[in-house]
Amino acid sequence: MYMLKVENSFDSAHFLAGHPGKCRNIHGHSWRVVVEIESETLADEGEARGMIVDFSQLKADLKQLTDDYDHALLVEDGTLRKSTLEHLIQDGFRVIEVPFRTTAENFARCFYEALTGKGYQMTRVSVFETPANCAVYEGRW
Ligand SMILES: Nc1nc2c(c(=O)[nH]1)N=C([C@H](O)[C@H](O)COP(=O)(O)OP(=O)(O)OP(=O)(O)O)CN2
Ligand SMILES: [Zn+2]
Repeated sequence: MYMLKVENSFDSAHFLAGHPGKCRNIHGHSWRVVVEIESETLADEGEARGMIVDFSQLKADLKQLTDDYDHALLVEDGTLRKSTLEHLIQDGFRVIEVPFRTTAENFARCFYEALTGKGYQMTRVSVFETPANCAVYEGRW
């Protein structure tokens, strides 16, 4: 089995509604996203000969996804009042609502599924909230 591993990061703010500790407050992370893909075979002709896929292609596809979340306030649907959201947006803040609690686990799955949708055969996605905190999603179930 061949495998490739690339990474990118995004810097954003979030909060965990219902968290009993400090994480219920708005705070920021440099989320580091490490993506691993796999293949039994390599391209046998063309520009990608001898590769699963060109690193630059995989990095560009990952960057497109991480850029979507970069320098934003990431909000789980339903955890801020509509009027609060509207005021933030009216005041020029970039707010992105997502249909999941904004944990590292859920972001790992989100990136895994988005890259699967782009045609990659995924092994795993690891999302680091801090250098010491990492969640991993593998789609083996
Ligand atoms: N399983 C998970 N637990 C927590 C997540 C998560 O995504 N998955 N996220 C958080 C918060 O986002 C929090 O910002 C990070 O947690 P924490 O380790 O408490 O933060 P610090 O790195 O600042 O840790 P200190 O030891 O307090 O410095 C919480 N849990
Ligand atoms: Zn956090």
